[in-house]
Amino acid sequence: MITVAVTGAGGQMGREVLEAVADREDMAAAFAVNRTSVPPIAGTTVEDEGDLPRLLEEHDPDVLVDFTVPDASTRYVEACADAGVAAVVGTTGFSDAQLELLADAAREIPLLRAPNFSRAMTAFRDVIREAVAALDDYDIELSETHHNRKRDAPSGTANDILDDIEEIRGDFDRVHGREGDQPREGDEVGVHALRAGDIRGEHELLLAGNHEVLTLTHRAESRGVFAEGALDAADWLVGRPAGEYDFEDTV
Ligand SMILES: NC(=O)C1=CN([C@@H]2O[C@H](COP(=O)(O)OP(=O)(O)OC[C@H]3O[C@@H](n4cnc5c(N)ncnc54)[C@H](OP(=O)(O)O)[C@@H]3O)[C@@H](O)[C@H]2O)C=CC1
Ligand SMILES: O=C(O)C1=N[C@H](C(=O)O)C[C@H](O)C1
Repeated sequence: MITVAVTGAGGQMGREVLEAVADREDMAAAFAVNRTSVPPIAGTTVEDEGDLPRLLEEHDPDVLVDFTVPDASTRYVEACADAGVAAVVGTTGFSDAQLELLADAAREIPLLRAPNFSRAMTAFRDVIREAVAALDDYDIELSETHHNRKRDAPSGTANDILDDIEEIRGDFDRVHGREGDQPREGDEVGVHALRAGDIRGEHELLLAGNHEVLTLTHRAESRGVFAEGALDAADWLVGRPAGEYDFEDTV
């Protein structure tokens, strides 16, 4: 039985993770914490996030799963490093300085961080890499659409897709939206972030050239997709040596 600690338990993803843990026979919730007080979720009492170091020591969970905000995630992962507990992080929007702190922590514990735990996302990124390599002179635009409460833009997934494209095409300008007299330049990728309603997460890459258009789209239809992927990643991570891993390592 894998015991799972959940941070950000009162958030949209934290709730999904606790519900997904309750649905799995191979996992049990060790404890859950949140910044503000919330009632029990999926039968687990939610404790104060300030108690995390003590709770890690007392319960010694196999793994902690975190979907919160970069500041909090960094603190939580540092607490995991102190306690020797593996961590799976789905939070997006980290600064370079925060990523360095996470890398430091990963010298002590196995740490798996990914901006998108949907199972089809790995295949989607493979298809994108193939299309971008094959259509090397086509214009590219990337758009992502999320719910109206999302804080970071562009999404973590969009940033990873842009990095994938850069590995194939070399350096280009990332043009975030367009306004006024701003025709497209050759070496650029337009990046567009849409926020509306409760859209779970859509990413679309458009390639155009030679009088034709190719669009590739991934659409997550439920947050459960991300929660289940994060728990599959947690299952894979437990028992691994210290180091930084990503979701693609698990497939
Ligand atoms: N990797 C993936 O597959 C996915 C990643 N994400 C990412 O996960 C993250 C969370 O998303 P989501 O659940 O939708 O967000 P929510 O806003 O619903 O939840 C955020 C959580 O973080 C907590 N929080 C906010 N600020 C602080 C703080 N300063 N200190 C401590 N805790 C804090 C909130 O606590 P409180 O309740 O007290 O406000 C809440 O528990 C985002 O970065 C998002 O991009 C989302 C979906 C999938
Ligand atoms: O905030 C969200 O909701 C999501 N964020 C992730 C990201 O920033 O890439 C992944 C997913 O699309 C949902």
